Amino acid sequence: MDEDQKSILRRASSRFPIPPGAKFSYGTAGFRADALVLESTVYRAGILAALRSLKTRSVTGLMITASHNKISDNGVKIADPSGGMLTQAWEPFADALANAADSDSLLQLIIEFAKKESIVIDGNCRAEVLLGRDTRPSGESLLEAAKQGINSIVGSAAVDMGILTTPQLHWMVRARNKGVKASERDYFEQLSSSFRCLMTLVPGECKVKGTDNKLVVDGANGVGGGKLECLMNMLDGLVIEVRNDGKGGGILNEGVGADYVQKEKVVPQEFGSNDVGMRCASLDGDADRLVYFIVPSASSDNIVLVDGDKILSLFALFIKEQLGILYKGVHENNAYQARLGVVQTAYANGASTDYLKGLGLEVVLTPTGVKFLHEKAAEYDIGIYFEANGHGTILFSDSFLCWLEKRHNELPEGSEQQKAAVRLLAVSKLVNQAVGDAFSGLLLVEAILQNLNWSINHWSELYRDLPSRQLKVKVMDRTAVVTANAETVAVKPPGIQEAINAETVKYPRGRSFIRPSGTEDVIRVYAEASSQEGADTLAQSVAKLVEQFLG
Ligand SMILES: CC(=O)N[C@H]1[C@@H](OP(=O)(O)O)O[C@H](CO)[C@@H](O)[C@@H]1O
Ligand SMILES: [Mg+2]
Repeated sequence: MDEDQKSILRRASSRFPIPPGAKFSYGTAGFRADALVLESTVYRAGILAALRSLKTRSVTGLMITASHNKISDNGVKIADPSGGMLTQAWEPFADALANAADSDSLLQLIIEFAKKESIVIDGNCRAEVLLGRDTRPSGESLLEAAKQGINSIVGSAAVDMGILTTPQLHWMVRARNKGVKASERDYFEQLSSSFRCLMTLVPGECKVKGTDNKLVVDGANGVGGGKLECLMNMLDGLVIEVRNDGKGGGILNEGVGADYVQKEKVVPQEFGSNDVGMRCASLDGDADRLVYFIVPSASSDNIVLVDGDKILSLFALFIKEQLGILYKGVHENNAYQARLGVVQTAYANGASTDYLKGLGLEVVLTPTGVKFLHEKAAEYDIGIYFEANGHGTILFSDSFLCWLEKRHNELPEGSEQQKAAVRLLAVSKLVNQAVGDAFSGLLLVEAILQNLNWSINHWSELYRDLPSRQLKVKVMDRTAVVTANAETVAVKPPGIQEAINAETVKYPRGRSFIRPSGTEDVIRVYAEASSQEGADTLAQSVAKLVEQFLG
């Protein structure tokens, strides 16, 4: 690194001092904190994104958002060249950068890391970082800090893509590196045209009448609502009414949004008795999560939740059915044996796992956090992953898609088999291959319901959720809990798992586990049982055990 570069870094970084006493960690979903303390972190994340771009000789991304967290918070995460999350191998460096005490130690860290990773910072090799932010008021100044971080690495270009959903930014990074068109318009085009393709294949007897094609969407007063309004103008066969689009004075994520709806299981603001029986959906603050719900009666605030597990089940069922049609009559030796896999976490409702296994599907669990689910799903030809909270997607392997294209061209025009191939190809284009995307998920749900001629009630009754309860326990040191087997077993502190087991066996269909949160300073407790009362008491008993063991 030459002296000019060093002095640029020293000068720029001294304008973004780290707040006294602050400690940042690149957690389950990047850095998150009160927006007021984040400038130095975002500046440094800009440096990180530029270095990652130099290292990979590809475009990377930087997104400023705190998703479902409150409006005064913000956050920053890096998109790798694949469009996925930053490689886990760089997370320790991200932590070290964010916590470097001053300009000199920051510079030292960068020099050492660049040496270790053989990154040449000489201005000859160009880095490019796409920037996006959600609608939070703090986003504008934080974006400026990110730009300065990127510009502190000589030869780097920061490209401001404007206000975006998180999945849009990830999609753009992936598209840029694949050398295909990558604007917001291209994103909307790809989603709407693949949706249209799926809708043209809806069997004649399933074509919807009247208002059955209407969906009401809660936009969480975030970026998703307005973007969905742009997208819906490009769709046929589906009428979307967006509420909580952020233009009506409501506050981001307050009493609205996918996280609120999934955790509290009550109607979001602006929804009520007029919506009884309607198909409703909620996005989260940056539109990478999606849940559906029904308002069952005018007299209560309760909802029937159709969560990420049910979205996953609908997708798995549809894809399995299409594969069945595609392979009909084909001798096993002549067909590409597509490996279909389903990935969940321990938070998946036990009834969903039973249902999926009952369909004959391979189901695996990973630890919480989409980076783990995504990685596992990528091992399959078709890997479907979802967290119960509504974040997930479907990944297709290149080799399977290549075979599918070829097979599609060989099949008789207009045959059922060819239609199945067209549907699967359309799904692979509709569904965001970079990260979970509420818009992809929503359009795929809608297309599948219409293809199967199912109401939301029918879908919701695929299986009955086991009653469950989640609690949070504040402890002195949450790192004292260490888990194994995809977080289903606590191996530390010693004896706690045996005590949890002794409680759990008291309840029919009882299941419970604990884990330290990766985004909050708490231990999370999950319990399910055959009755709500059972799930509640089990969760409370386990929470007490956590207090006893960890105080
Ligand atoms: C139980 C739960 O919903 N956990 C969430 C939450 O992680 P925690 O590590 O549990 O705080 O935030 C993550 C990031 O959004 C999300 O991936 C995850 O599913
Ligand atoms: Mg989100």
